[in-house]
Amino acid sequence: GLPPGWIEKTSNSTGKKYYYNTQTQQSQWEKPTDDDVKSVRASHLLVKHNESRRPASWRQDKITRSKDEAYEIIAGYRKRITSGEISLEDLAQTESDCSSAKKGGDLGFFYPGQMQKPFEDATFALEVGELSEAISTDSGIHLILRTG
Ligand SMILES: N=C(N)NCCC[C@H](NC(=O)[C@@H]1CCC/C1=C/[C@H](COP(=O)(O)O)NC=O)C(N)=O
Repeated sequence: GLPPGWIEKTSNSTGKKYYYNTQTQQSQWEKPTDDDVKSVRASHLLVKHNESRRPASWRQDKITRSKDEAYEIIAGYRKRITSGEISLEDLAQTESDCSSAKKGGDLGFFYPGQMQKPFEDATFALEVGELSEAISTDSGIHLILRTG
């Protein structure tokens, strides 16, 4: 089979088979192999809010803060991380509303198509070691640190 997101198509003009990635919209003549599809590794700190798809976490049974409040909280965390006061991993341990908190927010390696699109796009746009701005998904507001 083909790596995730890739499909086989036939060129109208030449009748030749080519390969198209439905996520990245790239196309190529060569059959893609698994090592063609980049994977990335990231840690994140998630602050949920009352519009989150699952407004609950290990920290809080019912999350009632507003989306605006969540953005303010994330902005404060981002300042503390970029000033060097604390690492994202250490802050995620106690503050992240994701089950990855205990692992310092580490989500492991993932491929395109696994995470919600805004999170995936933000992560793939980061250099390794770079911290994102506040990113909003249906889960809540995230800070993302690309680690691999
Ligand atoms: N492959 C790995 N490690 N796990 C599968 C992740 C599934 C993926 N999850 C997300 O996209 C959210 C946003 C980025 C991280 C993430 C974590 C969510 C956030 O918490 P929730 O909204 O679910 O309560 N908790 C776990 O899934 C999805 N397609 O829903």
